[in-house]
Amino acid sequence: MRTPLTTPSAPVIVWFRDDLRLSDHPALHAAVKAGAPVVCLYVLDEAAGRPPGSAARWWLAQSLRALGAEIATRGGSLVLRRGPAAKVVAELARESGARAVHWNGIAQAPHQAVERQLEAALAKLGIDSQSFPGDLLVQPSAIRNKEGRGLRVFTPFWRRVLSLVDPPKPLPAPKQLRPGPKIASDRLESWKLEPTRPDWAGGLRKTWTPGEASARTRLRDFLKHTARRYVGDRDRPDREGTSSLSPHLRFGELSPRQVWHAARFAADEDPVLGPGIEKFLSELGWREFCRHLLHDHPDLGTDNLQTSFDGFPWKGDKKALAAWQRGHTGYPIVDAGLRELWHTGVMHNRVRMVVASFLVKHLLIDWREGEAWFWDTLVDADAGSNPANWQWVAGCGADAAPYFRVFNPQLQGEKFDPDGTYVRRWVPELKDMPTKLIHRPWQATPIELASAGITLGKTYPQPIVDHAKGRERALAAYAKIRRS
Ligand SMILES: Cc1cc2nc3c(=O)[nH]c(=O)nc-3n(C[C@H](O)[C@H](O)[C@H](O)COP(=O)(O)OP(=O)(O)OC[C@H]3O[C@@H](n4cnc5c(N)ncnc54)[C@H](O)[C@@H]3O)c2cc1C
Repeated sequence: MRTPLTTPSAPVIVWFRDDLRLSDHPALHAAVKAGAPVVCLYVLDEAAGRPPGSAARWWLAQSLRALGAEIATRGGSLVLRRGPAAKVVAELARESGARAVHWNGIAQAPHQAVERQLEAALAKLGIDSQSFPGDLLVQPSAIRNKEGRGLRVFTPFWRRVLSLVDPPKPLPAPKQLRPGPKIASDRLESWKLEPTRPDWAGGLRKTWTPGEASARTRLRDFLKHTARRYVGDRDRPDREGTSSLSPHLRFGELSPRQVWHAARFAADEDPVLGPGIEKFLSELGWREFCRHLLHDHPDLGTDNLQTSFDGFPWKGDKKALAAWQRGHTGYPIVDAGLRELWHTGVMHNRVRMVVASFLVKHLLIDWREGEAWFWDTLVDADAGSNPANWQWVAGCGADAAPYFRVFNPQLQGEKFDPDGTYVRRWVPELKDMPTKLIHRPWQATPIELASAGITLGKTYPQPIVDHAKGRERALAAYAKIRRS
């Protein structure tokens, strides 16, 4: 056992995780308040929790760069290390003679296991450890039913969140960081988070600027310009009707309580924003709901929440899966969504629901296949929201859409992309199609197709499954598990 160092020069290590920001960072705030030199540390630990997919790795690299630059402007530096986090953090604490290690908790079983290991390792070294709440509006322990379990229906869940007091006010970013001892850091490039050969990240670079500063700008712009139209536009993939904050929230470049307070403040200042803000906050509530579900069901990404689905007769159709992944299904709204995803690392929420429904219902492909594809290609891929939403669409999740509700992709397109603007943007081979046919090119006459420059089956695919037949097949499969 080592005697703890309590000299004024003994630093506090702030272990950054899914909270790549300086403002409203309780662990950092407390370290700075203690007047200690601060060592800012990020550990790439791919064994703790689900390893990020390719698009999220790209985001992580940009976000760490942005964080490092913000820390540097305040006189500090960001130390990068790789390996099992509990071991790496404890070793660094010993090496640097740290008096304490601070972090913001992540309410997910594998991360909590690492936190417990670290606490034990630090205790052995006589080094203090402090965990702060950070990634949720309300801790899961605060929302339990009579049996002590989490809620599985969104509306009562959200009512309970709203009935609790407002989350604490966000904390300011430190103006200055007292630098800690000089500590060797990995080079970010050595982690190979970004693609090189081939470099497929051009579309991501064009679409996004990761980092806290950009997250704050997006939030401000959303509240100023978009929130007033949110109720009417949020389901329209052809419009910029939502906040695009999801990857920033995923990496903690903004905390949910910063979003909460900024949104509430905006609505107080301008009551016209009220309905839009309430709806927007309830979407933030879905993020919270999904994370609480993951807390209570660590196997959310692999196991059906409703076990009646365990015997579901999924089809392992590799060819159909590949057509779906590449956006070659012959259904324009589905193809547009999957191509938007490939190019930008996100997909509009309405279209996520349509493509997910198409995969699990029309193609009878296991939701886990779609979830895995999203996990690899989404910059906002989230261990709670992704599987929870897939299970919701498939009908096997919490508060799930009933399995018998099968989206008709043509009607969804006509309703939510009425002029075909979204489809024309992402499926350029259909750009000259008349609007009335853009969501159903298979019904166009040979003359209409020829004048739009389309040869079905060559320049654009025929539908890989007929909607009515696909629907019937899905309902028959559903009937099987209901019978059993
Ligand atoms: C099959 C499927 C998979 C999904 N996977 C993810 C995922 O991996 N990560 C992710 O963040 N979202 C996921 N979503 C939810 C949703 O599509 C995105 O959060 C939303 O499109 C992000 O856009 P936005 O930031 O403009 O949202 P806004 O409409 O501006 O909403 C504000 C915030 O609320 C949260 N939010 C909104 N809708 C949902 C929702 N249904 N579930 C959970 N949180 C929500 C997000 O954090 C979002 O940034 C998924 C939805 C579906 C149907």
